[in-house]
Amino acid sequence: MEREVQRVRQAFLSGRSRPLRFRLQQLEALRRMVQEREKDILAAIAADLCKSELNAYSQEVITVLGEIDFMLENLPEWVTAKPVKKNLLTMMDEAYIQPQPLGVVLIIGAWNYPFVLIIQPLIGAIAAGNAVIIKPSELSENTAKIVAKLLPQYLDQDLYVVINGGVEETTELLKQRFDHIFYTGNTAVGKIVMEAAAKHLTPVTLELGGKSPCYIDKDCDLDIVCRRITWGKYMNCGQTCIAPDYILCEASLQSQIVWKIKETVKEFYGENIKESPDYERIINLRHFKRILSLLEGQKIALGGETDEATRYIAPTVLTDVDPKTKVMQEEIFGPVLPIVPVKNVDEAIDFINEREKPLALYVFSHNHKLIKRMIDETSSGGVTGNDVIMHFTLNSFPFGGVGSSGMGAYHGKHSFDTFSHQRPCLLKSLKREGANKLRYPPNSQSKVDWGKFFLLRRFNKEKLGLLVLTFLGIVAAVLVKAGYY
Ligand SMILES: NC(=O)C1=CN([C@@H]2O[C@H](COP(=O)(O)OP(=O)(O)OC[C@H]3O[C@@H](n4cnc5c(N)ncnc54)[C@H](O)[C@@H]3O)[C@@H](O)[C@H]2O)C=CC1
Ligand SMILES: CCCCCCCCCCCCC/C=C/C(=O)O
Repeated sequence: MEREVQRVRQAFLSGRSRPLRFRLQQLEALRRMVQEREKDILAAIAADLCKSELNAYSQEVITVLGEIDFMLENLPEWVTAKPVKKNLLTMMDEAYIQPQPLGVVLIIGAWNYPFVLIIQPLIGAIAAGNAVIIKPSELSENTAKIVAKLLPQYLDQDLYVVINGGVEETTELLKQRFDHIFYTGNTAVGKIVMEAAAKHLTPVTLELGGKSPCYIDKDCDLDIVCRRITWGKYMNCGQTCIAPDYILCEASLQSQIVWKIKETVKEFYGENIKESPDYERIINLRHFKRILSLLEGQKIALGGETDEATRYIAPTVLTDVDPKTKVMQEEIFGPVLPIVPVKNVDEAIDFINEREKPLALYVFSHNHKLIKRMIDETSSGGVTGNDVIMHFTLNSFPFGGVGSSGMGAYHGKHSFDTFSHQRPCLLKSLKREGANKLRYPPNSQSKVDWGKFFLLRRFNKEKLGLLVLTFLGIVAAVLVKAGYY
């Protein structure tokens, strides 16, 4: 492991990942890989999650292709140094921020969207000029294998390396020194990752999970609301980090919601859900049993049918759920949707704020003010009003959690920034020493007064202010040089 990381570091130190042309060329090669090997990639995702290839394409491949195109379009602008505002003491100098690659980045992916969750951060890391080690989830082994096979055929083999393995290999990998670790997965392992990173003072991005609430106001169109929630909740069999985890609403709405979700389930998946190409399965037996245990003692208003042999769990809705029960204590990550009755929006806000900060929050209402109030008075990684999941698709948004749902963010420019160091560069001349005397010992009250004037004084009209300051700077420099201070 150590040698492998060393090899990648040597490749980074060669400097070849840095030029813009190289980054663009690698991103284009990655796009070619996705396009040319689409069938293999889709087959692997489909095998891992019993997912139709059409769904694998729309949920994972579209996002990846969109992200690559967005990077190719914008990268030339992002990599350029940005001049910054100067003060009088640096007026004649060159001051700019130069984004620079961090070095060797480790990306650890989760199994639930096994392709996009490693390739999307990889795109950002390449765009920012880094070398990368990718550790796909061992639970989605088909995708892990295909990624390990394909990447070296298209990308620089020493700069971008896939290491496959389970807990043992990841533990070993985490002992190595990286310049950034980007982890997607559960919160418990997130803590392990952060602890390992701390040993080397390595910064981390943690894309974690949590219970994402969904508040339904009585002033809304329940048909549309339930259709959108049904889509986001049962997509990928509920194994989506930003899936609505539970519903908060007034008790009187429950029966209508159940009825409308039932109708929508029929519309989406047909009479025989097991036969539907659009309905996935639980990733493994451990998760299957974990989800079943969440149903114990609950009022099942819809679904509840299961089949261990195929790890099938029907789209399920629970009503009158007691917040103290197990289903409300952990992230469900399966097709089970509890409804917790609340009296009104105030109680819903308190309910959300009494718990860990979620990765996503969803609010449904015709009342725009109510949605705004929810946004103002709660905290979550992201929010969508009157829909679910869709904020993930907007690459102008930073995607990430807050508090226990994660730290840091990515997608689009936010990925580029996550994997870059914003380096402040100040380039002075060895001439004009007279002006510098103001800050050299011996100090004096008049030097401090001039310093205060130049550094603290604000002028409203920017250009005019700058001209005045420049003039005063020259006067000060002349005076200092002539020995008046
Ligand atoms: N915020 C986000 O973007 C996303 C968050 N998630 C969250 O991820 C969770 C589901 O994923 P998991 O079941 O955690 O996926 P997982 O079991 O695939 O684990 C994630 C990664 O952690 C590694 N890992 C597991 N145990 C480890 C250990 N003891 N030491 C070091 N590394 C270890 C695995 O090898 C894997 O690469 C959910 O909580 C979900 O909400 C999932 C997708 C997206
Ligand atoms: C045919 C129309 C396609 C519409 C695209 C809908 C976008 C689906 C986004 C799926 C989310 C995938 C990654 C999420 C990861 C996670 O949250 O766990």
